[in-house]
Amino acid sequence: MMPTITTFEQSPDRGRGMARDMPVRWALEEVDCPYRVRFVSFHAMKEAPHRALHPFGQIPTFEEGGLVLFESGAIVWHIAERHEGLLPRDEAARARAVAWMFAAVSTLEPSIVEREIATYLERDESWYEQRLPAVEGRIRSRLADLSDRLAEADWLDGGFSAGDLLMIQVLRRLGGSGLLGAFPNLSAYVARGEARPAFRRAYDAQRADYLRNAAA
Ligand SMILES: N[C@@H](CCC(=O)N[C@@H](CSCc1ccc([N+](=O)[O-])cc1)C(=O)NCC(=O)O)C(=O)O
Repeated sequence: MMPTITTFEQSPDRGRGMARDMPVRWALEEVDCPYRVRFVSFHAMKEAPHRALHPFGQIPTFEEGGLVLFESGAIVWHIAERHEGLLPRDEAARARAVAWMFAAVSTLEPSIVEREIATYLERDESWYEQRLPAVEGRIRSRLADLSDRLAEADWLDGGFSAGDLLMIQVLRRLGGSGLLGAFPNLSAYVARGEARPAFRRAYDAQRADYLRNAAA
């Protein structure tokens, strides 16, 4: 059964693979699972039919048979549990890889999203200039700890896993911020992930969708 994911009809990331359908597409490509895409407009995302799939009126969602999932991290985990290639078979290594999945979305991502909200929505606030350094300081602290742990390894814990996939997608959101440049091993880590054939297929697919919908 081929799964169906939902994503933006017109992604605000303009095809740069920053929205959270990207990690789901990447995971599906890593396990060679073909999938369908259903596009939803900003308006339709908030209407009852989509909210029946996603209680917060967002993307992505994942439908397969009678199963409906939301939360990109949970969707990636579901894919990784049912296909080889994203989680180690060894029980302890598998548990550590899942810990890195949670670290990506709940230890690294929040301060990065906080900076996005500040720079996209709070730039005109009187306190913006004063607050941004504190926000970026929290990101730098997490990046320093991650850089120390990764050191010169290719991936966070042995082979490439869903933990790396989610972590690299989170770090990609810092593109253009200048924050990652202070940690050359993290920049190389992101580039290593982006060089993976599965990443390229996922990236090219989401970009082709964006360009086709923008031209329609
Ligand atoms: N925790 C949830 C968060 C889902 C979420 O934030 N979805 C966003 C899109 S991905 C977040 C995102 C959006 C845009 C960019 N960008 O670069 O333009 C990057 C990331 C959404 O539907 N937003 C519409 C809404 O909330 O009304 C998950 O991981 O699935």
